[in-house]
Amino acid sequence: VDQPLVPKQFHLGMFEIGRPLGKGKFGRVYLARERTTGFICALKVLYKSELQQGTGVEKQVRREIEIQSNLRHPNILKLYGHFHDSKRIFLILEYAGKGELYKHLRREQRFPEWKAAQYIAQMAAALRYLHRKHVIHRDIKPENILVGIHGEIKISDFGWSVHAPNNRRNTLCGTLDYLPPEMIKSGSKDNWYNEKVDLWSLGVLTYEFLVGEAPFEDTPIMTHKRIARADMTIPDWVSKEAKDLIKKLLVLDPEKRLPLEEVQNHPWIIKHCVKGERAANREKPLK
Ligand SMILES: Cc1nn(C)cc1-c1nc2c(-c3cnn(Cc4cccc(C(=O)N5CCN(C)CC5)c4)c3)c(Cl)cnc2[nH]1
Repeated sequence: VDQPLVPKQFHLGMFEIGRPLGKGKFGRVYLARERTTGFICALKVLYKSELQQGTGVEKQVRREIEIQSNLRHPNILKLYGHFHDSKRIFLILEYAGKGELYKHLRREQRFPEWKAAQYIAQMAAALRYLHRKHVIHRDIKPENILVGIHGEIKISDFGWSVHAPNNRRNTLCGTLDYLPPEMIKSGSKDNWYNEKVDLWSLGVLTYEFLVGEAPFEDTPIMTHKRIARADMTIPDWVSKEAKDLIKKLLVLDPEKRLPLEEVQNHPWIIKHCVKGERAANREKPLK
């Protein structure tokens, strides 16, 4: 059974709290073990005082709980349950054995093509699952991806998903790098409710995995301009297949972006799927 934490009512006394795993804008995460079952999880602690500063974060947390607890996919971080006390909200999250992807990316500078392709294939599978359930993530970036013990990636942080951020201020306080043109242009916001926004971010992610920096990285003003024109250059040393995929995702017109099914069948992805990886390592001959 992959839902070992079954009881509906959780409370802090059920957990032994371990080392801090990390902290974000709105909370800290600790390694935790459920006392009776020994089940290891990550406990995210949010202080109600910090959330109640009217920045709409409380709604985001409610949305994160409502959405993520109904999702079950190997490339999406599970939210097993939540509870609160007088001062704090606790999210019981799946423990990702290899931590935050962006730290791996910074340490390795950039990923080899086979690893980037495997990650993008997993992202495409997770996004297809989300879009089939009418969930749009809207905040795909390395900081929101964790790595499981077997090296598989897990999308986390659903604070921005489904309904577009209802006030641009929140959106713009994060990095602009991943925002699609339709979300940085003023004017009609109905495109914000279109799942194609995640396709653009998938293109930005592919570029950053391979190059080590985002395609439109610049001063905020210039980033804004460059996104609006899809103005980026892909270094020559990036393979032509990878270039082709990036160019088919970073398309201004949301309707013209490569659909996820075609991302999964793209030659660059096929070439580096599990069979390809062995070939790439030239060790074990294909059976
Ligand atoms: C570290 C580590 N090393 N090893 C070997 C394993 C880990 C590990 N960490 C986690 C974590 C974890 C920890 N911190 N973080 C970062 C963090 C912590 C708290 C809040 C945030 C946050 O506010 N976010 C919102 C903004 N977006 C960009 C970002 C999200 C963000 C996640 C989780 Cl949730 C699950 N499993 C883990 N495993």
